[in-house]
Amino acid sequence: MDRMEELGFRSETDRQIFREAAAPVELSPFGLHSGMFVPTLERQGTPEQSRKWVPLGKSFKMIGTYAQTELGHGTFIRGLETTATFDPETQEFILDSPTLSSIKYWPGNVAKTVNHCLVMAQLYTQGKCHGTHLFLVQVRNMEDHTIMPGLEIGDIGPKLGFDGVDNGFMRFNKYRIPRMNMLMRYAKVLENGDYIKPKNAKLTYGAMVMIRVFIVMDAFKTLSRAAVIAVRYSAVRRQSELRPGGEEAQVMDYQTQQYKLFPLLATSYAFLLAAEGMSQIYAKISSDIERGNLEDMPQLHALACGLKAFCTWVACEGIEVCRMSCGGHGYSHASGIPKIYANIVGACTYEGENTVMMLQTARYLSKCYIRGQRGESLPELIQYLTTDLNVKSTLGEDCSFESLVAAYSHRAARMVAVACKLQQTNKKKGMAGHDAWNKSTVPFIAATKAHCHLFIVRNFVTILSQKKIDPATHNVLSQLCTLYAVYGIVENMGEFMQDGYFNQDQVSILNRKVLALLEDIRPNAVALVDAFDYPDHLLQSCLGRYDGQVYEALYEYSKSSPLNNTDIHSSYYNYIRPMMQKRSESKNISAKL
Ligand SMILES: CCCCCCCC/C=C\CCCCC/C=C/C(=O)SCCNC(=O)CCNC(=O)[C@H](O)C(C)(C)COP(=O)(O)OP(=O)(O)OC[C@H]1O[C@@H](n2cnc3c(N)ncnc32)[C@H](O)[C@@H]1OP(=O)(O)O
Ligand SMILES: Cc1cc2nc3c(=O)[nH]c(=O)nc-3n(C[C@H](O)[C@H](O)[C@H](O)COP(=O)(O)OP(=O)(O)OC[C@H]3O[C@@H](n4cnc5c(N)ncnc54)[C@H](O)[C@@H]3O)c2cc1C
Repeated sequence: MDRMEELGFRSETDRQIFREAAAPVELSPFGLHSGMFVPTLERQGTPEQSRKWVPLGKSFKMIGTYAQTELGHGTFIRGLETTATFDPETQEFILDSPTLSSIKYWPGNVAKTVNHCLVMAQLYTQGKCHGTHLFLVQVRNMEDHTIMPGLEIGDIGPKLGFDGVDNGFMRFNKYRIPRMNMLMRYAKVLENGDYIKPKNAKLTYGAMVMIRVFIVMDAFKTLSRAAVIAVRYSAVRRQSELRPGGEEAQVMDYQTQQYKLFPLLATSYAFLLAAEGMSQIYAKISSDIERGNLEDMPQLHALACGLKAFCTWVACEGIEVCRMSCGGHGYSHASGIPKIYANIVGACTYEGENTVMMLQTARYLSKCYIRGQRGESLPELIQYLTTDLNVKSTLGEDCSFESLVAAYSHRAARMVAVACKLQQTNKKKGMAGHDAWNKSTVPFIAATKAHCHLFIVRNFVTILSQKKIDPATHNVLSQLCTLYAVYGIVENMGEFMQDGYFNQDQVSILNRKVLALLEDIRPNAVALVDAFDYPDHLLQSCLGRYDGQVYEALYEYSKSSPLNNTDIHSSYYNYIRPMMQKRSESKNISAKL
């Protein structure tokens, strides 16, 4: 913190970039404090509460996290069992974990790091439950960091990754906190126990929406880092003869290697622009919400859910492709890619399990489809739902941006219509609403992915058509944008072709175009990854280092393996030699028999 003051970092974004540079792969043990705990105090606390607590948080005099998930519930927030019961006699809330399944489980940094938590609990006052609300809870003694009486806290044990975060469990036993520790910006409990309800119960979910927006940027960061490593390594690695008798080829000259990596390079650029677009939309709508205008809250929720799920799924699949494209060395921690994967793949689960998030967006699309069918106006991002589905593609050899965006709009509109019609058919068959919904959720997931894909393609095209970019750069970025869109069509051709939107000639054009673009991008591939400007210490990769000295780095890395600290490992004396001696003794015996 002091270092950031010295460096004059004022904005939270700059501070976050500095933190990530300091702890480039594992999330910092203070990531949740800065990224979730403090911003939630700012956004969900009253002005008085913010004035009191935010400075303590920003100066790390109070270190916190966000404790919502329980052993028995993570997705279904309304099913959370931790209770906060108001005691008007003492002006306190009594926090309790009434069941085993109600134990808080997973909250990051709760095990050993933090001294406070924002706890999501079912609020009870005057004998009535008012649903989940957030409470600021001190969990450790501020003098000696011991656990506060009435709490049981511990670490949940080893995980796939996320090793920089001590995810923990926390059990409350009639633990008392002051009434004013309930975050009361939107809902309140008065001294007499009266409950003042919020304009919208989902305002309490605001912290999650904010983090989902951040996670879209994380999807870009992690995929682009893996792409940098894999593309640079593919330029250095020579393997096999492309020309019989010739020198071994750079693996980046194999068309298959290009088809693996260049679409992921294009996706990295697309996700960066999508994350920036998402952040701008979040900034605008969240400030409207803070001013009391909740009109666009459903649109923000739907977009944040959809993009968080879509981008993390695609990024994780892409990081694995990057790892495998590096052969054996990609499997080593020396490549840096396994750690990137292990630390981002949790994002498909945390902050809203991806399928559940996609279904939230699907639910929004279903409602918008019905409004569109009634001729009601729709938000700009959703207006494609009223596309005339009888129109066929005008795509030509040039694969123009206009024809590509039209294709993605048509595909998403058609798939949303298919899912909605199935839902309506289910209802007409007499199914209850929840069954009609559940029995159409698989097509809705596919449609929502198409909806998110359209957002990303359209956003990329819009930025290229609006931003002033020098012609040479614009040309290369246009190649990337076209590759991202054409590759997406080729890889999902069935969804674009199902209603004959493309004719056979257009399909051939697209298949030729994707291969031609690989050749167009090849000369600029290394420059395009260098443009992300990730320093070597952040990539932590022998394969992706800027100077390309891969084998030297691998050799030094291997020599530094702890197993090389001794020539003969203790396991020889403890196990191997006794085993061999036993074998030779038994052999002597059998020879004598
Ligand atoms: C510059 C600073 C940078 C700092 C960056 C820091 C780095 C941070 C990035 C990464 C680090 C992250 C580390 C990991 C930390 C992980 C933390 C966690 O995992 S915290 C726990 C997260 N848990 C969840 O997300 C739970 C998911 N479940 C839910 O959200 C809800 O249960 C639900 C699935 C949405 C269902 O809710 P509910 O049953 O109550 O509602 P429904 O009946 O489905 O819908 C009712 C209506 O409410 C609307 N709705 C629901 N949620 C919201 C919302 N959030 N906002 C607005 N509206 C919402 C829903 O759409 C329905 O509306 P209608 O259809 O009725 O109109
Ligand atoms: C690395 C990591 C860090 C975390 N950090 C925190 C933290 O700091 N604070 C915190 O509070 N929590 C944290 N969590 C917990 C996280 O928020 C939950 O795990 C997440 O919300 C998923 O909930 P769940 O575990 O209950 O999964 P479940 O919802 O039980 O998922 C199991 C399966 O059920 C399916 N499913 C569930 N509901 C539906 C539905 N309605 N329709 C269709 N399918 C459904 C899911 O798609 C999934 O396939 C963290 C988790 C991880 C992995």
